[in-house]
Amino acid sequence: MGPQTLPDREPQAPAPYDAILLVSFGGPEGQDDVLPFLRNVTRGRGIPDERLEEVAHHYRHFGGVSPINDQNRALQAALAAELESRGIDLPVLWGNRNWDPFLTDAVREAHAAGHRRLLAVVTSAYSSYSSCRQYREDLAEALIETGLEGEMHIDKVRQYFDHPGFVTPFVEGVREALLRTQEKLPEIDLAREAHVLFATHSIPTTTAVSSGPPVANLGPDGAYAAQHRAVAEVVMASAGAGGDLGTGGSAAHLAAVPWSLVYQSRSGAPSTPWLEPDINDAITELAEQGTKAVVIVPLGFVSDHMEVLWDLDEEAMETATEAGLHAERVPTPGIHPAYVGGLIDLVTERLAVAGEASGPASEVKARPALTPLGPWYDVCRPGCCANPRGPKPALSGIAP
Ligand SMILES: CC1=C(CCC(=O)O)c2cc3nc(cc4[nH]c(cc5[nH]c(cc1n2)c(C)c5CCC(=O)O)c(CCC(=O)O)c4C)C(CCC(=O)O)=C3C
Ligand SMILES: [Fe+2]
Repeated sequence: MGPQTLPDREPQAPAPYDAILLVSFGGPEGQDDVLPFLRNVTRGRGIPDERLEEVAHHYRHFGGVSPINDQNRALQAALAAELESRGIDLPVLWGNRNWDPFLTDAVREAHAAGHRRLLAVVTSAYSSYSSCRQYREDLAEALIETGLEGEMHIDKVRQYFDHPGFVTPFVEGVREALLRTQEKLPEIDLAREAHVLFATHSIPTTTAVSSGPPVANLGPDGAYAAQHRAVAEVVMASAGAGGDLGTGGSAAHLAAVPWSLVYQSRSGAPSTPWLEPDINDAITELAEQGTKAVVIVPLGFVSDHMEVLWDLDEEAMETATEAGLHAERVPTPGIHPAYVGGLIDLVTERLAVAGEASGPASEVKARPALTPLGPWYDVCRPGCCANPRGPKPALSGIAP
């Protein structure tokens, strides 16, 4: 157990890229899109439309529109603005796995515009099949489908769960939510009666075990759970290390608030084990044990998409209210300047800019990481985050 058991992870030497490709999940933009979108998400698994309609009602509730596309448009614009402010002349293109604009179209358009070397930035911070390898497969498939395999090269920035740009918004959010809780409930002792719930997407336990490199040995639920636990520890320690926060006192006591890693948005057959505990069960149990307030941290997500708006803001909030708990939900990174700047730092780690003042093009830049697990691999190790349905071509990794 521990980072010393991870295999070698040499950083990639900086290389020239001619465009950034923002890669995301995609979501429907109207009621008519909802079922076709869900068929794309579940393609190859023969899930009947009646089953899909059950998930569809979350989208239907919001007019059939997922917030994720507007969030990606905002992120695309923010990334472009950040590049421009640093004097880096690179366009930011955008393509999705499951909905328009599709990756295949983005890759075709990039080629038509003369781009040949793309650097992908994925809206997923952790290691698991859905959040890492599946995107690498999507990128490979886009090149195969467009017939551009030999002509276009695509790399991807490393998983950034412990990059300061991703972690900082959560640190601020947890600190503010705990202070707000204390303000609203002055009679409670945060260290005994409050609890921070770090929530992430549940995944099948077999997929969790195979997350990260096969030999990493990071605990029973693989790299996926280990990365979340490591980030949660950093967030709690940093939230309490803020000193004077304009409240007239130190925040050190915040680090003493108990926390747990919990899961949400489970799907699939009930007979297949997925990571637990579910956030709703955890809330009910905490209430029974005398907890008075919870702070819900969407640690697994980069923006306030459907998983956050429905599963946390509707369902988990209702569970908390029914259990008599005060609950605060922390914001996702979204377009927080630290997050946007951090993503561009991840780009410049990999980017050799012609005539750059800071040194030779081959110079490897600082690769910040806040947990002992990182910095994660620029190029995924063989067998990393294996596809549970068997191997497929994937970019940005060492085969298989
Ligand atoms: C780890 C993880 C992330 C976090 C990392 C990341 O952000 O990538 C994530 C994000 C997302 N998941 C999303 C939506 C869905 N995920 C589904 C299904 C699944 N997710 C899984 C895992 C994850 N998912 C898994 C193991 C499944 C079942 C099997 C499968 O299908 O692979 C289904 C199918 C229906 C259902 O089974 O519930 C839907 C509709 C949206 C879009 C939200 C919006 O529209 O705003 C986003 C950002
Ligand atoms: Fe999902």
